[in-house]
This record gives sequence, structure tokens and C-alpha cells, in this order.
Amino acid sequence: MTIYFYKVWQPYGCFSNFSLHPIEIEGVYWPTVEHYYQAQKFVGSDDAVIIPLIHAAPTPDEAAALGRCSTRKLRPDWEIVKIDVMRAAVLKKFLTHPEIREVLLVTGDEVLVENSPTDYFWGCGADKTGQNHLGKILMSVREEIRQLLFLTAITNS
Ligand SMILES: Nc1c(N[C@@H]2O[C@H](COP(=O)(O)O)[C@@H](O)[C@H]2O)[nH]c(=O)[nH]c1=O
Repeated sequence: MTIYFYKVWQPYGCFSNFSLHPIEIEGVYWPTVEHYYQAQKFVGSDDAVIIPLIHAAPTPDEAAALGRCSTRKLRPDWEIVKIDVMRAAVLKKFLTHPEIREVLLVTGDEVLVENSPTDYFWGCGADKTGQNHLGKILMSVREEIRQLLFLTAITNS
């Protein structure tokens, strides 16, 4: 059965990028995946001054609001790199936090879908026709972690 998730306080809220699970990437700690993801939009852009503000945003909603400001200039390669940026952050989140890694692994082979009513890229959108890239990343991270655990088990046996 397909597993839908979206808001942090709803079922499977730990799959949301807004969940309060910090990650460390290249020596920097980020309060949530969302903080990291929004900040990466401006790496190397003329508006890179916004990065420390996104990093310091008190909530992921505020980090997202800063990153979504349409008058700021995104890095030129953002559309090319954004899926890889997101995947690296989501993988790090589930490698870092064992309690949510378990929640992810227990979903087995179920299809995971970000049930966003507005986002047709990361989620499925209001009519469920969206591309669901966040759900796809979570499923591929689930598979990667399963393989890592298998390799660790056979190496230690
Ligand atoms: N979970 C969740 C959202 N969804 C998240 O928004 C991000 C996409 O941002 P952007 O590329 O700037 O449109 C991505 O992390 C997606 O999972 N948006 C929200 O406003 N509230 C929320 O609780």
C-alpha cells in the first residue's frame, strides 16, 4: 500500500524535509534537510549573502520562505544539481539518525509519496500526477542503506 507523508506532525512525518533531524555536511551542521537544501540554491550566486541567514533561520518554514524569495538570484546550475543536492542531504539524514532509519526500513518495498497539494516536482501535487522526486529519493536511499547494512553484515560475519 502506498505510504503518503507530508507535514511533520502527520503519519511518517520524519520523511518530511522539515523534520527536526540535523545533518552535518562538509563540516557544517544544518538544523534540517530543508535548511541545507534551501541554502544550496545560492552557493556561488550573486545572492550568496543569504546563505548564513537561511542557516540561522529559527524554523524550516522560515528557511524555505527565505530560499523561495523570487527576487533573489539562484545559482545558474540549480536545475541540474538540485536532485543530487537533495539526495545527498536525505541520505545523510537517515544515516545520522537510527530511529528514523528504522522507520524507513520498516516500510519495506512500499511506494513512498510526498503528498504535497502544491508541489508537482518533489511531491505528487493535488491530483497525484506529480513527479514525486522526494518519494523517489527516499525509496532509493532506503535501498542504498539496505545494501550498506547487508555489506556490513557479511563483512563482519
Ligand atoms: N514538506 C513541506 C514542503 N515540501 C518541501 O518543500 C521543498 C521544496 O521547496 P522549493 O524547491 O523551494 O519549492 C522540498 O523540501 C519539499 O519536500 N513544503 C512546505 O511548504 N511545507 C512542508 O511542510
